[in-house]
Amino acid sequence: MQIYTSKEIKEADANAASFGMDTFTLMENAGSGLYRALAPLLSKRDTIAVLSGKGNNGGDGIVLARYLKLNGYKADLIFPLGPPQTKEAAQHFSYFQSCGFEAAPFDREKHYDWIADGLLGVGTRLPLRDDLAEVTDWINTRKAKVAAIDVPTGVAGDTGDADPHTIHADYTFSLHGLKPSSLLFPSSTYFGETKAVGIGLPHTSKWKVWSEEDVIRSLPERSGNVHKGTFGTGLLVAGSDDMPGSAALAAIGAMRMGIGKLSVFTESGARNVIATLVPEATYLKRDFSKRLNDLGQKFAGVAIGPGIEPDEQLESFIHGVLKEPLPVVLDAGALHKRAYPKRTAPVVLTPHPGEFSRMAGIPTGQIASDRLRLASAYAQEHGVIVVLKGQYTVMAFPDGSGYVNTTGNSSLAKGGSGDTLTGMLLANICTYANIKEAVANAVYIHGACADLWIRENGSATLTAHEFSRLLPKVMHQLETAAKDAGKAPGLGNGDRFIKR
Ligand SMILES: NC(=O)C1=CN([C@@H]2O[C@H](COP(=O)(O)OP(=O)(O)OC[C@H]3O[C@@H](n4cnc5c(N)ncnc54)[C@H](O)[C@@H]3O)[C@@H](O)[C@H]2O)[C@H](O)CC1
Ligand SMILES: [K+]
Repeated sequence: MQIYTSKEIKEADANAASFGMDTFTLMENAGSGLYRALAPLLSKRDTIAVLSGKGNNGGDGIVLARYLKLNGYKADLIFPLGPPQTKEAAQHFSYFQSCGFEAAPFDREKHYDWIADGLLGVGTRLPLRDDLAEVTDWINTRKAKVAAIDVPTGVAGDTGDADPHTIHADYTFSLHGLKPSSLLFPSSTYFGETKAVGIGLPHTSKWKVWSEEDVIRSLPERSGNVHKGTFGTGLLVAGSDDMPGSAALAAIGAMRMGIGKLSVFTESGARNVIATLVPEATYLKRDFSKRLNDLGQKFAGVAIGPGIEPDEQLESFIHGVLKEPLPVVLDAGALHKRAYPKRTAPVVLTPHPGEFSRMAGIPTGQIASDRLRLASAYAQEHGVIVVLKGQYTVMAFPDGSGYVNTTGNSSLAKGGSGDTLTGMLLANICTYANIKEAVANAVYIHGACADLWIRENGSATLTAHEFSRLLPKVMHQLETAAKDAGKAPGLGNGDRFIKR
């Protein structure tokens, strides 16, 4: 599913209008699309209130109400704030009346099985005015199922801000594509299951949700005449005498994800721990004062950071590595405020919000509600790939494009899960030809492992070394689905609904 800011939606509308596809027509498409998306959830016995505001979001509601009534549903079109004020919404209301229908009064005592929220869309300016907040409060105290049009009233389109009176939707049908607020916090908690509804415009967005179908389509071919050299040798710079486990977890992630060979550059005290858990890896005794030469010839990729305390030696080692022509993943102790040299091989940074705050000099409190824009700005400014971790991990690329991941759950909020992801990323940058797919698949599959875990286990109980047995299962399902192309394995979130 594509993601659009309000500015991009306006541009798409203006472009369509310049070819005669005007707002009236788009509103018609929106309403008929909404009807087709909503009807399968309804029964003919259900009573439905379509609450329309004065703007074009309300206009979409008017068209939806017409389709519901034309198809024999018991729908009331209600204007709790007064009649439509935009030209197109008013025209659609006239047409609604010309079909022999009338608006119904706003009766607070009447019971409805469903409420469609067409009060405000992406034209929202927060906070909600009192008369509107009174209506959203009324909706939130009903037993009815709530389907929001475009966004639940009370959130804006582009940021995670939400008014305290925001509608708690069960479903949201977003027009043309998802809005950033459906993937930001706290706004996303109001959307319910979310789906994009097409309105006849071509897709032009640089941002999308990375889906199961995308993973299946982009899994690298592993059959035929292959050997361990085919899948690259990775260098993992991780772990220390005090934190040997981080290197072990990253090494497990890399090996299970499919790297050909792995060398771990670590302190000698960590080496014994790792060797018992990952006997397949080889070891290099760590000495940051020595420059590792010809990294680009010896390795297909390098990951630096899990289980290492940042210091000057590490920093100058990283500077040396960044001069080498190979893809680099930087995590944990390797994440720092620094400038990145111009290079052709990609740099992948994997901060959680606290690390991103330090790297980018942005207060942590501002990150949750604006992570797509902030990660994208950093990626473009520094020429790096930013994997901003958390629920709905954001992957921002230097060309301004990006993906949002919807797999994963709270079981990942535990020490060690980031180390595993770094190892998985290392494997993928060594084995994929396309860096965006390498990053997105590692993030997706990491989350899918956690989703598999909570199907059978308590969400608090996941420990990162379990990835050792979760990854083979998830990979098996994906590979089977890839062979049987078109058949989704049902691991995480497909393209149909973002489930919450
Ligand atoms: N390409 C598309 O996706 C299309 C989407 N459509 C729908 O149009 C709305 C956006 O419509 P717009 O008229 O610009 O804005 P709204 O309807 O969201 O609201 C404007 C309306 O609300 C008032 N208002 C704003 N903030 C507040 C507030 N805090 N309290 C009270 N009132 C407020 C404002 O003054 C206006 O009167 C989009 O979401 C889609 O649903 C088009 O139908 C077709 C193209
Ligand atoms: K709405």
